[in-house]
This record gives sequence, structure tokens and C-alpha cells, in this order.
Amino acid sequence: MAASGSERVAVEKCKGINGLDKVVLREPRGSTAEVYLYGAHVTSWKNDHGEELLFVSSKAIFKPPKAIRGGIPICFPQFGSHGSLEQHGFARNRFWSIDTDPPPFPTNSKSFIDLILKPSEEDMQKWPYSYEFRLRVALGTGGDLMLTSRIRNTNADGKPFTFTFAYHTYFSVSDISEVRVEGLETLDYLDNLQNKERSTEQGDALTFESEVDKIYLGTPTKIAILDHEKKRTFVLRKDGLPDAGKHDILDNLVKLEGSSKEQGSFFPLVVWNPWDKKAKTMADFGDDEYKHMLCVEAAVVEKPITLKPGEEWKGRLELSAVPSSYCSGQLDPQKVIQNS
Ligand SMILES: O=P(O)(O)OC[C@H]1O[C@H](O)[C@H](O)[C@@H](O)[C@@H]1O
Repeated sequence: MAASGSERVAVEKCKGINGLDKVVLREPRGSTAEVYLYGAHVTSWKNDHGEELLFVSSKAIFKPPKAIRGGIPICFPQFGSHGSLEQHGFARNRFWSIDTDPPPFPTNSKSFIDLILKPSEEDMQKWPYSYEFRLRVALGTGGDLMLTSRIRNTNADGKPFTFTFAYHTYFSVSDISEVRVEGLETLDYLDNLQNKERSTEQGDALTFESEVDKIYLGTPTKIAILDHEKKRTFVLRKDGLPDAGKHDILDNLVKLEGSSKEQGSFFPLVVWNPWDKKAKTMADFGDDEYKHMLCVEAAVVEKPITLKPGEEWKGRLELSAVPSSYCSGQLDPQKVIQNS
């Protein structure tokens, strides 16, 4: 693989901010992604024009024990405050290892890295279960970013465990007040700002003019995020994807494949923007940065997953970015949703 005369390495291990280990993935057409071993945290995903698609705060602290603010934190074994552990669990502020001998896992990408997290003795004090959490981060042809989590119960004593989870994706947007999310209207949600009270979304597309922190339930097959100013459309898919390589251009953005287990749903979507007041209370977030991000998080929240020893859960997230001009210049995500 060569680009501009220089060799492009598909997978490069190097040092990132504060000397932390990171892996850079490069796809032949020019897309890239960066993953820190700290948190198995994707901190960058760029398209073939070199445009950043994820938001990372300029104030992000790349230092334990703080999780990196932005990118794609992995929330495990607890999402949010839905349990007795620390907010969003501990996987996002642990050092993961490169998995040199991952179990067979078909892929048609050359740019991928397998990471693994196992509990330390200290973790076992807080959450007394043995597990192997394998995360594959891959860049597909055309620059799709694919994350697959495989979580296995390795308890020797027959103990099941229960967890919640999220890919806490921070999307980069030009101006939050110009962004619409379509596909969540009329759905039920739990409002984290109202004591997790259950309500029903009204009206048309979601637009943003104040703090939002909602867990949408029973989300439809596809959801679109429209960024008018950047002329970029994000579509979130939640149906099964037998062959992730065979999607047409409208099958863009975020594709989610559910759990291989029957129980639990991988598809509540959490929508979060702290807005101005909360932004000011966050040390690792700029006062005005709320304008340039939107979290839409594929999560397991209200129906946690229980795994018996030997059982494995798989949750997959696929992101791709498409200029909205590809949608005939007319942003109609409902059509995208219905036609794909
Ligand atoms: O500040 P953090 O622990 O990273 O959490 C950031 C946010 O994550 C999720 O979106 C939750 O729904 C929010 O309630 C929380 O504020």
C-alpha cells in the first residue's frame, strides 16, 4: 500500500499523548482510525479527506484514572449510574492489551486490531467475576469503522454475571443547533434529567436547544443524524448485518448488530448533549464544546445481559460517513430509512 510515495502501514503501534500506547489503522483509500490501549478507546476516525468524524475535547485528559473525553469510550460492566459501580463502569479507564491470539473471527479488512481486557485482582474486589472482553476495531473498505465486542463469562465457580454496556460515541457536528435526529420521534424514552421517568417523544425530528440525556427504547431499524452545515448524514442501523461488506451508499453510518443471545436488547439509544451549564461543570470539556458534539450511544441499559460461565455476548457497531449530497441533495432520512 503506498500513498504519496510513502508507505502506508495498515496497522501501526506507536505512542500517543502522554506516551500512552496507541494503534493507528489505515485503509488504502486514506481513512484512518486511532485506538488508545487505555480504555480501548477510539479517539480518532477520519474519512479519506482527512476530516475528523468523532469529537474529542480539547481539554480531554489522557491520563488515568480519568477516561478520555470524546471518541468512543466503552462502558462496561455498567452503563451510567444504572448499578452500584462507578459511572459507566471501569473498562474505559483500564489498560487493555493487544490480543495476540484472538479466537477465529472472519474479516475482509487488513486494518484491524484485537484488544482484550481481563479483570485485575483490584477489579475483582469491586466486581467479583472473571471475564474476557475482546474488542476488535476495524477499518473497512471505504472507511467504515467497525467495533465488535465479545464478552465471555470465564468464571470457574459456575457464577453467572449481569452487565450493562454502551459504545458511548461522540459524533463531531458543525453546530448542534443545526443537527436533527430522525427516527426517534414518537418513541418512549427514559429521561435521565427527570429521574429516569418514562415519557413519549412528540413531534417530528429531534432538534437540540437545551441539555438532553435520554434513553430511547424500542428504537426502529434505522435512525438518521443530519448535519446540515457539514452536509453529512449519519444513519444508525440496528438490524442484523450478515455481510457488512455489501451495503449500498445509503446504508451509511452506524450499523448495529444485536446480541447473539436472545435476552437483552443492544438497541436502546442514548442521546446526550450537556449544553452550556453542565459543560461548565466538566473540567475536561470546553465551555462551548457542546456546540460541536452529539453523543448517540448504542447501549444495553434497561434489559441487562446475564451470561452463565462459558457464554458469550456479542455487540457490533459499524460507522460510516457519507456526504449528504449523495442523498440527491435532499436530506430525507425517512426515505433512507424506508428504502434501505
Ligand atoms: O461524564 P461521563 O461519566 O463520561 O458521562 C457522560 C454522560 O454519559 C451518558 O451519556 C449519560 O447518559 C449521561 O448522564 C452522562 O452525563
